[in-house]
Amino acid sequence: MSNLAPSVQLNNGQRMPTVGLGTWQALKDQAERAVTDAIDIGYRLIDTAFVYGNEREIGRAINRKIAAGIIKREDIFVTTKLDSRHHTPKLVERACRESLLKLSLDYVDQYLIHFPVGEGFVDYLDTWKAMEKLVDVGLAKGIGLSNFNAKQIDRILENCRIRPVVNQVECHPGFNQKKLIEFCRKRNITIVAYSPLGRPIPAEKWPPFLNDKIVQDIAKNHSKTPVQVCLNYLLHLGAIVIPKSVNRDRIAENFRCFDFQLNPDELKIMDDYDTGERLITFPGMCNHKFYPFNDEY
Ligand SMILES: NC(=O)C1=CN([C@@H]2O[C@H](COP(=O)(O)OP(=O)(O)OC[C@H]3O[C@@H](n4cnc5c(N)ncnc54)[C@H](OP(=O)(O)O)[C@@H]3O)[C@@H](O)[C@H]2O)C=CC1
Ligand SMILES: O=C1CO[C@H](CO)[C@@H](O)[C@@H]1O
Repeated sequence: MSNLAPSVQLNNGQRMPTVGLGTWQALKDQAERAVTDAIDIGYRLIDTAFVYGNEREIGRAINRKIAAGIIKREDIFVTTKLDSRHHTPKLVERACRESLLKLSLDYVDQYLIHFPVGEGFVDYLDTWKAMEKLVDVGLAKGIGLSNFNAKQIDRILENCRIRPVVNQVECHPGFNQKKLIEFCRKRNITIVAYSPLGRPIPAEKWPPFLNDKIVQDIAKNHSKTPVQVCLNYLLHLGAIVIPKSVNRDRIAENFRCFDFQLNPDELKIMDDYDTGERLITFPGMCNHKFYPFNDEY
């Protein structure tokens, strides 16, 4: 069996691994170690963002692996994101170049608008037009969205020259996003599931879909762990998963989530954990006209 996770084809022809490493709150030295470990374990997708403050260390880890001949640049898929302070069209390329400089990369595989709300009431359609130019000049292989709702996605699609490849959103068994996944599937946009473990912080306060005996039993049936069951469920829904960890054992555990299949009864049990309630609401943005989370999806 290959040591790598399966990949999916995006609407621009790029292939994107279905399991990646999240890095929010991975502190600088932790992030470098975690990315190094992750590449050794078989991860070929790394998710970061301008605002995570760890692009430099992540770039260092990736470039060391390239220099050592362990991977080639084209073997690894790097996503980073435009932060809300840089939505003004003339700032978009500058922000992307700054991320690339920190990452020490010539291009990113995917550049996302992190959140539809930008400082200064910029319309995300104008931001999108500047994002398209990044593809034209080769700074990003693909461009996409994060935290956009269905209406906002359609508004982009009705006005774009280059289609978004993904929408990266909160997605875990407690908030499974089935409606948004289906909406995006019909438009050939892939969902990337962030906080796929429901952010089990602190570890003793695990959500029921990781903690309940019934999930532990499902895990035992497959000689897997509840975390692997949770991630496998999201893969089954058609999402790409980007669990974050800075612990080598957990990084390895999270990766081995793709090599088994839940049966229909087990899938039904996981479906029933959906509460329809978000964990992550970006409350500071909620009065803005482009705030995405007033709609159901
Ligand atoms: N686009 C956006 O707006 C957002 C994007 N993201 C992206 O998605 C990624 C993942 O989401 P995130 O919010 O970090 O939440 P996750 O659901 O990935 O949970 C991360 C937490 O779970 C712990 N953890 C990881 N693996 C295990 C395991 N096997 N067993 C027990 N605990 C575990 C981690 O601790 P430890 O490190 O100690 O293992 C960390 O505290 C982010 O890191 C970021 O890259 C996240 C939120 C918003
Ligand atoms: O991507 C991110 C991780 O989640 C945070 C919210 O809890 C966001 O602020 C940040 O943009």
